[in-house]
Amino acid sequence: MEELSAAESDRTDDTGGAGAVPAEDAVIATRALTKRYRGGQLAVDGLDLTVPAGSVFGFLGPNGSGKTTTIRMLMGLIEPTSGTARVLGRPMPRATRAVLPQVGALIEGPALYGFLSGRDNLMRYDAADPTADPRTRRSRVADALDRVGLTAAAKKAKAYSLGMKQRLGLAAALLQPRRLLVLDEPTNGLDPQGMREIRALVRELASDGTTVFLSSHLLDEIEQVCTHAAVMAQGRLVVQGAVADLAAGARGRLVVTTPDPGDAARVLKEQGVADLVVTETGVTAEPPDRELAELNAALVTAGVRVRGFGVERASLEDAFVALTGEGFDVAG
Ligand SMILES: Nc1ncnc2c1ncn2[C@@H]1O[C@H](COP(=O)(O)OP(=O)(O)OP(=O)(O)O)[C@@H](O)[C@H]1O
Repeated sequence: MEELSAAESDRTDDTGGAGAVPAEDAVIATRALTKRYRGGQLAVDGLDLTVPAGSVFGFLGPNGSGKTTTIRMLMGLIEPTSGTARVLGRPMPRATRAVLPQVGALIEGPALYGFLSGRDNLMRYDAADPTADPRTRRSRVADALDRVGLTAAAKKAKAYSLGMKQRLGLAAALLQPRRLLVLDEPTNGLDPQGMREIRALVRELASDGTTVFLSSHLLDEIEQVCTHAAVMAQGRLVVQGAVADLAAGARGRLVVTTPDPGDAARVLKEQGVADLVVTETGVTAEPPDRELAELNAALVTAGVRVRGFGVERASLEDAFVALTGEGFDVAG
């Protein structure tokens, strides 16, 4: 059958640098995965992705960078042009029927019957799943609705907002215990409160041991909820690894808060500090390699009123800029 061969199970990820995990511990592992659409568009180009078990893995990239195409290949919905994809240790799309019952997926918005209520949509969805126990259906549906906070479950689905549809889709993914959840832009269409709720839910699911793979074009969302991340640009992998390691690879910024930003910038320049940016509230700069207390003293001695002084931790965005030399442009 499609079990890992000895050669394959020995293989380790050597592409990710930080956070590399052996292939046998990976819930998702792709090698040189490539998709060229019929029109000639190279949507995914030689992707080596390794998603460790138990991680909340953020799949990040601007619109059009190939995230949805990758997810569709992982779920066996489309065939790769070349390369391989393994999900829960099994090759896709060959093992789709064995793998999918263990995976909860929310991809491109759920397909809904508009004339049915949210609850009845879930009842029907569950009834179409041959592995679902009909005796527990009603209570599992109620639990799933409760978990995603969908209070208007009796309303017809055609009256749902996009955010409510997203929640219903998530509830469908949660009808059964899953080893892996694959969520394509799960906070799409949600207001800030809804986004917070989904993030809390993702954390809760992860703490139960479920691996969560979620795509997003929002850097700060990934930073807030994910343990690991991969960054895509134009169909290619830019970097992957533990979020803490990715951000640590980039240097933070020296931030001086002061009502005298012009004077502060002048003094910092005299002190040899580089990459000065004057803002409304002060000055930011590349953190110098020397003692920070000396720098602070130089500012104070020069009469600059220092209200705040310190180095801010690098964000994932800083790491992305450092890696690609460009800003993270959502419009792609
Ligand atoms: N069915 C298709 N036929 C031809 N080209 C496609 C098809 N689907 C996607 N593409 C193209 O492949 C590239 C990657 O698209 P994809 O949807 O995978 O990116 P994405 O990162 O998921 O972006 P988005 O967040 O906008 O969905 C894009 O240039 C897109 O236009």
